Amino acid sequence: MTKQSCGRYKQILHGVNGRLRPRQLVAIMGPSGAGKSTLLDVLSGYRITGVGGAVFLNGRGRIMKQFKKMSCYIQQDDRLQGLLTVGENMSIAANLKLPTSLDRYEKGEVIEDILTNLGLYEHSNTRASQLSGGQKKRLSIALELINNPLIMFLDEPTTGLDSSSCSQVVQLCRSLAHQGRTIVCTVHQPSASLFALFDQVYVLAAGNCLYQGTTQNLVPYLEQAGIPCPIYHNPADYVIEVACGEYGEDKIQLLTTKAENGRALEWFNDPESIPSMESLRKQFPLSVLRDHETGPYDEETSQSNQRSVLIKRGFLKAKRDATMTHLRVLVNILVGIMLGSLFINAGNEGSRVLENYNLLFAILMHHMMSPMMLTILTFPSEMSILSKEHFNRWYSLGSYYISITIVDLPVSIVSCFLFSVIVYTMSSQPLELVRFAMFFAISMYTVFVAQSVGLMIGAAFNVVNGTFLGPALSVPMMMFAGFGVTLRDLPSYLYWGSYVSYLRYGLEGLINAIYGLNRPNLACDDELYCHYRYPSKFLNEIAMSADMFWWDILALTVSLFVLRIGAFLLLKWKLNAVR
Ligand SMILES: Nc1ncnc2c1ncn2[C@@H]1O[C@H](COP(=O)(O)OP(=O)(O)OP(=O)(O)O)[C@@H](O)[C@H]1O
Repeated sequence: MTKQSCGRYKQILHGVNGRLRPRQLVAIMGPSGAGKSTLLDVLSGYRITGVGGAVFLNGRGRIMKQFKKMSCYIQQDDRLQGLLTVGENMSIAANLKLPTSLDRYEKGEVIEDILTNLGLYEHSNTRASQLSGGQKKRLSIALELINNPLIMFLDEPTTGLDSSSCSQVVQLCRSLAHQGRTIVCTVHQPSASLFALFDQVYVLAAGNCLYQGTTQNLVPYLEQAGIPCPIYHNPADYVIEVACGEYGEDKIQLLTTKAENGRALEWFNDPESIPSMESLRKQFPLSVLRDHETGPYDEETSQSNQRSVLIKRGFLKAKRDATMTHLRVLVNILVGIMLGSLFINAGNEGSRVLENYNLLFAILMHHMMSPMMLTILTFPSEMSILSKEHFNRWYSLGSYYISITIVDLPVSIVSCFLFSVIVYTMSSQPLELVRFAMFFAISMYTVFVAQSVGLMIGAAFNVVNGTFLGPALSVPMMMFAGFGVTLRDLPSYLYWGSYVSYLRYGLEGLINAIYGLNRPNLACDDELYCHYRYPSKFLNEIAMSADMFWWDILALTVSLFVLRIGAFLLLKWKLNAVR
């Protein structure tokens, strides 16, 4: 297994071997940086780039599609929907992972059973964000247990938990394993009592296997190797000390050779009974594989079921989301009132046309910045849940993408509509339905396009880089909008920028809505001469024509489609690139 680091390749695992037995709870142990997580990533199929070697399942080379159907991977950080209760999280998972032929009572029975077994039933109505660390971990396990996987991989399930929660989680894994599963966990430095709960241990040091066998056999193994574990010393602590090189580098070499880098099976209980690859193939003939043949989808349920469940989940989250929904609507109302007060009655005054022009640009800035930044700031945390759920085959990326697009529509439309009504009326823009409709359509398009830009940035970058890149990339968009420098005055070698900038189409569209459609001359109450009382004069001055509205709509539609498709492809790439 190699990983690219600064353009070079680094070997992390050095040809390790091993056997994972059924009905066993297996601990992968080793010092920090030994390669535990990497090994787990490889075994679970999460890591696909730079991986050499082979993983065998019942004596045959692993077929990833079938393997994923019978396994799951629970990462170290609990990637849960914090706004949903335990019961809701479970019910969404059941609707995505159990056959649609089961009715809700049958699914409810499965959920009840798992929650009771995992001691979470009493917390069914608690939101996932309010659970303790141990309860969150148990919920992560409960969610994956719904489709009863035969093999479970858990990355450091005990990290960050107190000793009683640690022992609860490991006890739980042990009983799940003894019910007929293979459960593989990475653990740092378990206490002696926790260590004893594991059936099998796999010790790694700098990418080599130092020991593989039962927990009880570790002490005799070390003794036989001439590095006896002192009495009253926790064997788990001792073997990590050895693996760290505290007793000399030669001891690591010695143990690697003794364990044959994981090939030696003599430290298992009853090693003679471990079937060879050949007898496993006989025990599990190819016809058994046929029974595990996957259905028409990569996931458990159809795309339409995935979409409807995800849309339901999205609306439930949106209803409770203080930032994405409540704050967003509130900010739109407040900013609308602020801009309306600042530019009060600027829309029908011939002497205030330039002021009104500034207002239209400020409206455009608002529609660009707030949805884009909100998406950049919130999407990366959504991305980690997406990556877990997508890897564990809850749903396809397509279903997810369609659902987030649909779920966002009502909030975006309501916020934009409230903002538009407030600003439009307070600033006394012409009270004509057609003009308002044009104004609202352009505003809505700008919001959607800005959101898609945010989605692209949020999908590709973390919050820090995204927060920098979002506004930084918006500056050229503003420059090319034709506001500070008119389109006529743009240097010819930079003119292409005005075609790329969606803000140019937004600004032109808003100007067309307010000053197009042969708008009659404006009133000029106070002044004897007001230059811009004739809309055509103003349009000529800012180098915009009054008949571009539909072209602007077309350009914004194209931008929206291109960016949405781009964001989807970027997400798809990102989901694989992190692996
Ligand atoms: N993307 C990467 N590029 C280069 N090196 C990497 C990369 N990911 C991991 N490594 C290196 O691989 C080695 C093993 O990493 P891994 O995360 O598997 O260790 P670990 O045993 O799980 O450690 P810990 O217990 O601290 O999580 C480390 O030396 C780490 O620096």
